[in-house]
Amino acid sequence: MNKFTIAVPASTANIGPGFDSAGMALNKYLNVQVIEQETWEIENHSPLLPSVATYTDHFIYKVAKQIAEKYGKMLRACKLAIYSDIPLARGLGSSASAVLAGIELANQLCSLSLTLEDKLKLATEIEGHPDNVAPVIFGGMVISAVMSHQSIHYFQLPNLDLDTVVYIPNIELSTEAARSVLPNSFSRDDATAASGISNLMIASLISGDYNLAGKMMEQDVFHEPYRAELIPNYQMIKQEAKSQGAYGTVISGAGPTMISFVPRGQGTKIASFMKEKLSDYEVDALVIDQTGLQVHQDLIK
Ligand SMILES: Nc1ncnc2c1ncn2[C@@H]1O[C@H](COP(=O)(O)OP(=O)(O)O)[C@@H](O)[C@H]1O
Ligand SMILES: N[C@@H](CCOP(=O)(O)O)C(=O)O
Repeated sequence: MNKFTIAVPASTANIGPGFDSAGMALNKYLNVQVIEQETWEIENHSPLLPSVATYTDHFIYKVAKQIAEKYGKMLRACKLAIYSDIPLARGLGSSASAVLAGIELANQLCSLSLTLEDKLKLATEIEGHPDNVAPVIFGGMVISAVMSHQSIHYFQLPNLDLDTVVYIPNIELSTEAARSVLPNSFSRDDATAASGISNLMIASLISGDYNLAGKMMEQDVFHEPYRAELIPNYQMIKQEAKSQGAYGTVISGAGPTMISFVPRGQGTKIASFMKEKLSDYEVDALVIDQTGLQVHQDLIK
C-alpha cells in the first residue's frame, strides 16, 4: 500500500500594505499522513483541528474530491492521519494550508501531475485570493496578482534576512468577518498613496533596507485602519515590539494575530520579552519557511 505525508506550511498574508497580494510561508505545519487502504478514514491528531462527523464533511477531503472531479477522476480510498500546529481562524493561513493539502491529495491519488502554477490557480479559485496560497506553494515571500480574474502572475523574493514573532490571542476571527469591515472602494488619492506605500515596502525588502520596509509596513491604507479595532492590543503590541528592535509589526492576514518582522536571530529574545506583556497569548518566534509544500515518501508528524 502507498504511504506518504503532505507537509504544508502556515502563512502570513498582506505584510501590511500588500493586501491580497503579499505573503510569506512560516514554520508551523499541517502534516497529512496518507495511507492507502480499502475504506476512507480520517483521524485528527491535534487539538487545534476541527472535529467532523464523517470523512465526507472534512474540508480537506471535500477539496480533494472537488479537484479529482474537475479532472474527471475518482479518489482512491485512504486513511488520513492529520497533525497540525497552525491555529484556526487566527490569521496564519490555516484554510490556505488545508486547501493545498486537499489539492495535493488529489494530485497524488489521481496522478494528476499538477504543476506549481496549476496548484496556484486551483488554490486561488478556492481561497479567493492568492496571497496565502502562493507562499505556501513556493516557500519564502511571494508577491502575486490575479489578472482579469484569470491568470496569476507571481514573484518570489530572494531570501530575506528576517525572522518573525507572532502574537496569537485566544480568540478566533474568521477571514470572512474581517473582510466584511473593509470598504468596497477607495478614492484615487487613497489608492495612489496605498499602492505607493506597498511598492516601496517591496522594493526596500528586496534591497535589504529593513528599516524602511518596517516603516512602510506600518503605513498601510488598504486594511489595517479598518481592522485595527477588531485586534486586541493593536497599538500596544506595535509599540512594545518596536522598543525591542522590531522593524515593523502588522496584522497577520485578516487577524487577530499580529506579527513582527525582526532582525535575523532576534526572534526568541523579542518573543520572551513580549510574552511577559501578553500573558494570555501564545507568543512564538517563527522563521520563514523557504521550501513550501512538500510530499515526503514516509510518515512524518
Ligand atoms: N486542517 C483543517 N482541516 C479542516 N478545516 C480547516 C483546517 N484548517 C482550516 N480549516 C477551515 O478553515 C477555517 C479557518 O479559515 P479562515 O477563517 O480563513 O482563517 P485562517 O485561514 O486565517 O486560519 C476553519 O474554521 C476551518 O473551517
Ligand atoms: N488578504 C487576506 C488574507 C487572509 O489571511 P488569513 O490567514 O486571515 O486567512 C485578507 O486580509 O483578508
